[in-house]
Amino acid sequence: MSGIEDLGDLAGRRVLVRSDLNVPLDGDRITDDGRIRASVPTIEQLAGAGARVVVTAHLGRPKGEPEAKYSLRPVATRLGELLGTDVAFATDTVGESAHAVVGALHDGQVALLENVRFNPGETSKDDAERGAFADQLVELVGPDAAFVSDGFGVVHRKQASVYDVAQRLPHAMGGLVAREIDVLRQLTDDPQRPFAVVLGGSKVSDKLAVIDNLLGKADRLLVGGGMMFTFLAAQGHAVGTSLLEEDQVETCRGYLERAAAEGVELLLPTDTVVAPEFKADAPATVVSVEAIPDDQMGLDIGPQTATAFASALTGARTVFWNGPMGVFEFDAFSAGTRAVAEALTKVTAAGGLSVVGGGDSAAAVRSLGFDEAAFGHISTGGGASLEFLEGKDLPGIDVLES
Ligand SMILES: Nc1ncnc2c1ncn2[C@@H]1O[C@H](COP(=O)(O)OP(=O)(O)OP(=O)(O)O)[C@@H](O)[C@H]1O
Ligand SMILES: O=C(O)[C@H](O)COP(=O)(O)O
Repeated sequence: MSGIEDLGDLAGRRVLVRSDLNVPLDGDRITDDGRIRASVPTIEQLAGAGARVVVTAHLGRPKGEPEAKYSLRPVATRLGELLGTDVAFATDTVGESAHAVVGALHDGQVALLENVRFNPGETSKDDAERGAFADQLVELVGPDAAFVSDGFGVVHRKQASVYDVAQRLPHAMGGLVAREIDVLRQLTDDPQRPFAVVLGGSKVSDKLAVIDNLLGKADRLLVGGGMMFTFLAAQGHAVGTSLLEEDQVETCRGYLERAAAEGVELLLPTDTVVAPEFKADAPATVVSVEAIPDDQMGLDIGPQTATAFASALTGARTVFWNGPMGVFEFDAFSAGTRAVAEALTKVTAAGGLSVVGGGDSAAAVRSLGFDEAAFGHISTGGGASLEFLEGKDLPGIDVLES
């Protein structure tokens, strides 16, 4: 697969780069800039080669139209600080502002386009609609431009700026994607066993589906975070007002049966920290999963579960973790995530391989004060690294091969 060096002389040429700049925000304050920092080397490499660099990225999940809270403007400012140069920000993606900003770029300069998901064509399931939007992106940079795919966190998405543009422009894989794949291959090519996977987070419906494949690969599967409640419901527990995917309860019941039949240990929480509302200062109470009050929601795994998860991980030689165990952004609900992070550092210290994947998971280990070096690898991709682990074809990678 070709890398940036295979694109030839880039001086004076426009290069469209798809990065994953989907960072956590508190208002317009970036609470963890890990994904921006991870994207800098490729952008610097291109600018250093004299390219006119046009970065495109998404933030959150807007519904195909502009929404102020999902603007990439704060990201443009931070990117400029990290690059040590001004980053021109276009207030739209393929409109007047984008054309003006891109048209004014000089060699070695960098621009960031507004959230690509403000355009319905980006995420459309309809090939023609997505293709039409990709055509607009190509028109923006011109037919002589090149495309560099460097957003590892989105390579599992068949979206216009990830997939369709690569079909329309000479393309290359960025260094971030190449490095991620190199490291994650250690998990798929004969991992040392026991191999444990820890899942949590809030993208429940996305990530429940990966369990089907992971049951055939991991020796131990630990489930916490928002997705635990659909499993608890499958075990017959009431889950109060916790995150619940009602239409997935049967599927989870099937996973529980399959795990038992195939000898895969599927560990679920036995206690949880509940609160009456989703707030930092909501009163937190530890309850057994058999006694979740109807009017309360589970926002973390409980202390008994944290201890059980930590000891299940201690003996593992390979661990992959995606998705916080609770709402780690609020102190009262961060203990479960801290316990799992701590357990991964012990796996590393004992010579095993520990990998943390996902925007918020990576942000969690940093904000809880862990040293990044205590983990084998911190991946920028959550859903993407999980799908890679499953052995699934990733559209954003496959398209670069064709
Ligand atoms: N019990 C819970 N209820 C509600 N939200 C939860 C719960 N547990 C964890 N979360 C939230 O999950 C969010 C992260 O989930 P997510 O699935 O997006 O993980 P991620 O590491 O960012 O992966 P990806 O990169 O795929 O998005 C955090 O903001 C956290 O507060
Ligand atoms: O946070 C992520 O995992 C990536 O930025 C992809 O975001 P998405 O799940 O909204 O496609």
